[in-house]
Amino acid sequence: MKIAPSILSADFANLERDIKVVEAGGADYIHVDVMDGQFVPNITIGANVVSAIRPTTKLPLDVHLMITEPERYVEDFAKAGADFIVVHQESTLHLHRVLQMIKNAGVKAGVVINPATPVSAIKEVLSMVDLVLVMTVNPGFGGQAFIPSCLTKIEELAAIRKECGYDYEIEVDGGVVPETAALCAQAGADVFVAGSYVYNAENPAQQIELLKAAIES
Ligand SMILES: O=C(CO)[C@@H](O)[C@H](O)COP(=O)(O)O
Ligand SMILES: [Co+2]
Repeated sequence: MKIAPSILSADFANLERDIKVVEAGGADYIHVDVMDGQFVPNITIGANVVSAIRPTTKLPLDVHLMITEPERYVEDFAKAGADFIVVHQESTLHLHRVLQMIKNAGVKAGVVINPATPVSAIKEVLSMVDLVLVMTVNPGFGGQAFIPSCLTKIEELAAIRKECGYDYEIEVDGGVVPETAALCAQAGADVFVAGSYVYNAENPAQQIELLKAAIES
């Protein structure tokens, strides 16, 4: 089980401090939410910021691209030091090509589906990805409520992985708190993104501990 704090809820004026705090607190990945104001109704950060935070941590950077036609920026994020580049099925007409571009750049490739997108929409690429991200809220903002109907998609992905011998990680993102993390773990999730639960608290390290305890239980 891995915890990936989302720096979307960190203090953007103190990103280095907020990354180091979760690294010391037992985080496994740093989740970076990239939004373009087109694919989602919010704008966050670009490859320059990924480049700037790269030297601040040894943890893998899990870069979640919420941008239209991500193929235009794969190279930039790879050069910036992303360890995972995760693209939305809904954001491109050429999903297979984008995933291939990510792999050719030497970066782990992930695919993500929105709450309204079924697992069948990514069936053809499951054999080539290192990570599948199941959005458990609609993308665009932190602090939204978990959508329980997404749980069956986690179960489905875990069953396909077992049946076909694939080795992707199953990640969940949105509304992750101890109660919902436990449900996702039960369904078969391996990586838990948490933004507001970790950062909108006095002690982010303690929040990570609480999430881990809930998942293990
Ligand atoms: O990708 C996204 C939002 O689109 C996320 O990674 C959020 O940052 C999760 O925030 P919380 O729901 O955990 O507050
Ligand atoms: Co995200």
